[in-house]
Amino acid sequence: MTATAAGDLLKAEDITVRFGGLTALDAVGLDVAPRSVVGLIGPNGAGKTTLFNVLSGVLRPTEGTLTWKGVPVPARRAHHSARAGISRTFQGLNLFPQLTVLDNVVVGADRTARGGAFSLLTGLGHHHRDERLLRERALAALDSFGVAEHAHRLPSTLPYGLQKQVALARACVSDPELLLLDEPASGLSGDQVDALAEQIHTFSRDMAVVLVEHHMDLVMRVCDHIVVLDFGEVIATGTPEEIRADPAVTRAYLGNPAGDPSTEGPNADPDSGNGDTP
Ligand SMILES: Nc1ncnc2c1ncn2[C@@H]1O[C@H](COP(=O)(O)OP(=O)(O)OP(=O)(O)O)[C@@H](O)[C@H]1O
Repeated sequence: MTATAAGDLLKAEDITVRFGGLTALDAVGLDVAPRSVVGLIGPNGAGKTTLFNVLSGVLRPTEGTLTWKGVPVPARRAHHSARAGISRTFQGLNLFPQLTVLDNVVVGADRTARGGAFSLLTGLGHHHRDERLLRERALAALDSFGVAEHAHRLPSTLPYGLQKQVALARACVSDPELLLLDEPASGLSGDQVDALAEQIHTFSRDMAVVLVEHHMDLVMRVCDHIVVLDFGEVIATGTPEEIRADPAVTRAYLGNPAGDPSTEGPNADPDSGNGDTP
């Protein structure tokens, strides 16, 4: 099942992923329109992370095609997604612990640099002008996420909420057209989730956003469109209102009531892992 829209930025068609005998995704489709916010939800083991990894180019599907702005992405080149305008965050943040906050963001900015972050960080390059621009750009990104004052600290010295802002700055510094957010609300307090909702609204003025998220309140607040997976298949697509009212979705979450999308309450207890366990 796919939700079609004219002029999609990213289109995934008939994506099947098999891990040995296990079919993690079975002919899944997903369309992302420019400047839309698409939520990917489903019970544990539904295939969300697998689809996210296919969309971000780190996992090659067994079958199916990805199309970026109408052009099929060759499977072997999917990992060049950042250069194609796709950026992502990670569930575990994946900040480099030995690099300063600024250098972490410089790494994300390398899409726009001729010399690249590698040459900057290793000193092996000689594009001094690029290096300066890269650092200015990274600093501006940190500033827009409210963490510029921490530019020269190591990420581990910052509270978790600020580390998340650094990770967002790194993902956004390359001005992506599509931002993939992997459980951005996990570990955040209620106030921080409210701020994140505002940020996602702001992102969607300039870029499309796909988020995998167990925090139903956030999903329902920020998404234009939601895709629900269960056992590797798309069981529902629609607006938040449609998804809330869909009996197939409620059935999929039965036995998993804390993650039921028909409930309004936030669902992001950082101590309960991904937050949707009963
Ligand atoms: N590398 C792998 N090798 C084998 N099986 C895998 C692998 N990755 C995922 N799976 C299986 O594929 C299915 C889908 O997993 P996936 O992690 O995509 O689900 P999910 O919806 O993200 O779950 P969760 O909400 O718990 O993170 C599960 O049955 C999982 O055990």
